[in-house]
Amino acid sequence: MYHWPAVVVATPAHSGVGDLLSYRSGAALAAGTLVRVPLGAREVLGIVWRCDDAPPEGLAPGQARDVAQVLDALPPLDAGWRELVAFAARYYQRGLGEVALAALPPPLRDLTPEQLARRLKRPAKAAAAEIAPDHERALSPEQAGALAAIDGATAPVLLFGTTGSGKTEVYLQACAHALASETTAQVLVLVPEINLTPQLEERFRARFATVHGHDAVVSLHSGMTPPQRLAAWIAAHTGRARIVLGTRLAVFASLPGLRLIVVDEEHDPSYKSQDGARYSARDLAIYRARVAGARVVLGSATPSLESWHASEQGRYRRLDMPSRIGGGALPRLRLVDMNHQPKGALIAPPLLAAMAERVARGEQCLVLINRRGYAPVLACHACGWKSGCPHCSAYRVFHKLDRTLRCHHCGFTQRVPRACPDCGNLDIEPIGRGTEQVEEQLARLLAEARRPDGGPARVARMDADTTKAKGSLEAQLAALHAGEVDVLVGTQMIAKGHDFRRITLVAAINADASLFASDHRAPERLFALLLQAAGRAGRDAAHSAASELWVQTWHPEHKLFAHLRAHDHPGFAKAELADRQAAAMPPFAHQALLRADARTQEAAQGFLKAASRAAQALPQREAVTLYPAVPLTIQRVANVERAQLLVESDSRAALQRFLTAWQPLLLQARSAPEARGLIRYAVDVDPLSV
Ligand SMILES: Nc1ncnc2c1ncn2[C@@H]1O[C@H](COP(=O)(O)OP(=O)(O)OP(=O)(O)O)[C@@H](O)[C@H]1O
Ligand SMILES: [Zn+2]
Repeated sequence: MYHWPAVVVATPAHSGVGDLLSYRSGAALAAGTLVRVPLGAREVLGIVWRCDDAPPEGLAPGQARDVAQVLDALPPLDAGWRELVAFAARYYQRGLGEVALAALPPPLRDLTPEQLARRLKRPAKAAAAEIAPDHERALSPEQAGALAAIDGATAPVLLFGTTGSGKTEVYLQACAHALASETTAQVLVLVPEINLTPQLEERFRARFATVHGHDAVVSLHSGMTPPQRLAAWIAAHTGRARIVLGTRLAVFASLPGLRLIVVDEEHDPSYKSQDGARYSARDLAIYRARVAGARVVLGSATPSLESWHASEQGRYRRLDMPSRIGGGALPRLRLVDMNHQPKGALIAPPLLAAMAERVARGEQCLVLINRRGYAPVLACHACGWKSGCPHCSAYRVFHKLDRTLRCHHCGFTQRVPRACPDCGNLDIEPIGRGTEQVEEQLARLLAEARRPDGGPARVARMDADTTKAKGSLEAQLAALHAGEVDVLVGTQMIAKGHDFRRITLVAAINADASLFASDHRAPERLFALLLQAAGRAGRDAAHSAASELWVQTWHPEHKLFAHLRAHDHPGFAKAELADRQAAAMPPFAHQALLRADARTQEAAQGFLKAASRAAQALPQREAVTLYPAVPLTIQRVANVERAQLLVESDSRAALQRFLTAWQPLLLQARSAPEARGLIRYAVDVDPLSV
């Protein structure tokens, strides 16, 4: 007698092929079993979703194809995992096969059962180096209160702990409790960008790998090699790994013993995927914890407005840790009104003096600027030429160190021209500032400053350009921790999560652009960035009294600064949520974007218009607002024209029903005459920027 497993395979999105394909098998296969099945002329990896006793209706005898191989060396993927990927596919409007197979480590796709069995037998690699064990610390009263509340929580927890309040120690001890609850218990710890916090990974290893075995803590992120990812995934799937520490993709790790999920820096935008299934790992973590009956803790000093709102409504349980470990003060805000500074000053004189003072005391400064490169544009004042990218509607950035013009959108790079390409004028000049220029100028402006040992101030830079090489970021962070740098200039990566001990001054030198951006999330982002950046200063209580956050602005009266001065995230959140409510913006409304990429802007918008027209006939149309198609702010990237259409509803469920009903019509709109030239389209549910 035959069995008829329905198997999920990776079919391309919108291919029209169903998600579940029926095969024939001599043996009954448990749901979640990994198999290799024929698909067209190929043989592909699939996941058994269910197994029927009778062939599917309408299948002619002789049409059935057999399951080629069963990867039975691996236990099946459990029901919780399957429910998670099914939900993610549904909610983010993607194919089940696409989401489910993308959630598995890539090398699994090509392994035969024999290769896999061998892989599983291979003993885990011995630990590279002996790690000194890290012992639990005696908790502060606030930490102890938070930990007890987490242990007893039935709802998701929002751990609202100021910068330097010791959230990490709470996570560590909550993990220890979860692991102690059952011998098979597992914990998932999500972090925004694993490379940015090598310290955190070390702490988890030192605390747990020294107790539970060196493969009890594994990482999972996109920077790992495929074999490393496979090994970590298998360790998690088979229960050998007790703690998985990873970036957003790790939310899909197979964790049969999952008891606790921690989402550190939950406000970070990198939890939202920007391609494929555009999922939010933070939101999926909440869903996953519910399905698994696990606890979930979202932690941040600057919670997202979504999470804050949920905690106000009582859907999340908020725990406050307002004090810094050691009782240190938070940095004092110093606003520099640029209207009263010398014209063209990059760094206002009082700020410069304050920095020189820190250098003289052997303290460190961080200088934050949101652009890398030397200058965002190179221009000719004679004819008006600007360093536009021929392939994008954006300027190429001037990088002085290697004398290039580089497009940060498509990567197109050329040598800097000697003269204006249009008029031959030799006098072409940079406009605006980037990290390279700030580093160069600060070195010059601080030339007179002396360290306590009499040496000159050491200025360094940290951004995507200086941290490209493997290990360079770790090396630069180590140099800063070791006190080999006095002033560090960098992009927002220097503001994230680091536990620096000797920083007493943080400066944001051109934050204004975000004050008046059209994106409704811009103020939230800026406020979080500035508070997080400030949080890098004064972490050592001994130096905290003199720690300062300097912000150069042309708009010192802006209301955001009043909340910043008071380190008042609750006040800021309250005001911002009131604005959002008045404007019917998320989290008071729910949004999705239909995005289109095409050879021409007409085609991109043509597709969106056809899709919009088709939607009018849907009964679910009533509950949503469809906005007109518009080009993206950066309309063309790498010669692809981009446009989008916003869909909004005050009910999440109604928006979901509409999107599901709309999907098949999108497939048809593709072939509308005005969509000729369309390259691809995608739905982005809960987009981060519109
Ligand atoms: N109970 C404790 N006793 C002594 N030191 C502690 C304790 N808890 C935490 N610390 C130390 O306090 C410092 C700040 O803690 P941590 O880095 O966890 O802060 P955080 O809340 O994560 O801040 P941020 O949001 O800025 O990342 C660290 O150096 C940590 O080792
Ligand atoms: Zn370009």
